Amino acid sequence: MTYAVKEAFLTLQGEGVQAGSRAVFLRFAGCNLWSGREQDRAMAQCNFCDTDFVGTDGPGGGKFAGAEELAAHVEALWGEGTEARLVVITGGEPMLQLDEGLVEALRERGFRVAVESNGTLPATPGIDWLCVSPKAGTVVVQRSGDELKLVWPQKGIDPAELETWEFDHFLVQPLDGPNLKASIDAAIDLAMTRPRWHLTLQAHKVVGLP
Ligand SMILES: C[S@@+](CC[C@H](N)C(=O)[O-])C[C@H]1O[C@@H](n2cnc3c(N)ncnc32)[C@H](O)[C@@H]1O
Ligand SMILES: Nc1nc2[nH]cc(C(=O)O)c2c(=O)[nH]1
Ligand code: SF4
Ligand SMILES: [Mg+2]
Repeated sequence: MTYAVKEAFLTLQGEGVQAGSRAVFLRFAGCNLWSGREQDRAMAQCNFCDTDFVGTDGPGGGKFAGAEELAAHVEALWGEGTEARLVVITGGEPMLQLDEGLVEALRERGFRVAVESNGTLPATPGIDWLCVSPKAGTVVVQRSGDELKLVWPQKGIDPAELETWEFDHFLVQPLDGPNLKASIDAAIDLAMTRPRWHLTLQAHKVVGLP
């Protein structure tokens, strides 16, 4: 298995229940809901993406020949110390590339493996922390996990229906873009109206971390 990695870097997790945690981010190239090209955005199944996941040219990116090579790269980015090792695997859509061999290679190096997925592909076994973020108009097959992170507002998604899915945490994250202020108000309104939903903000953007 070779892996196409857009970028990999050490930062703090900015989103969700684990926000504030030191983590190596491993961003896989490619997504099944958008090509990543601006000219395709309006027609894409997911059209609000805030991320460049095209190619392998980012910091810490590249093509990796196997799970051991990539896990060693993640370990080097973590640096000294074996305590509280955390890797967040994202993208793009990580389930296009993440296999059990890579999950195991990271766990053998002492990492807790967290994953951010759009839920349209089944989750790879062995993940320690699964975040699913549903996109309107797509079929979400992965309806269980640790946190469900709803980017809001999204026409065509009913939070009450999502509440029937099997997640430990229900999070609402304001849709970033030209109407961020209105998104924040809508997210606050959801959390105030339906108390199972907790507001999460993209803290890395506030403090200027990648
Ligand atoms: C770039 S995605 C990559 C992982 C996966 N493809 C997914 O969509 O969950 C990482 C996280 O950012 C969220 N996200 C993407 N664009 C966003 C935006 N404009 N505002 C708020 N969150 C956004 C996604 O919903 C997801 O939770
Ligand atoms: N700091 C930081 N936290 C994040 N949490 C989820 C992210 C993502 O792009 O998947 C992300 C990201 O890009 N940066
Ligand atoms: S599914 Fe995730 S990576 Fe793909 S376009 Fe949407 S937010 Fe971006
Ligand atoms: Mg991001």
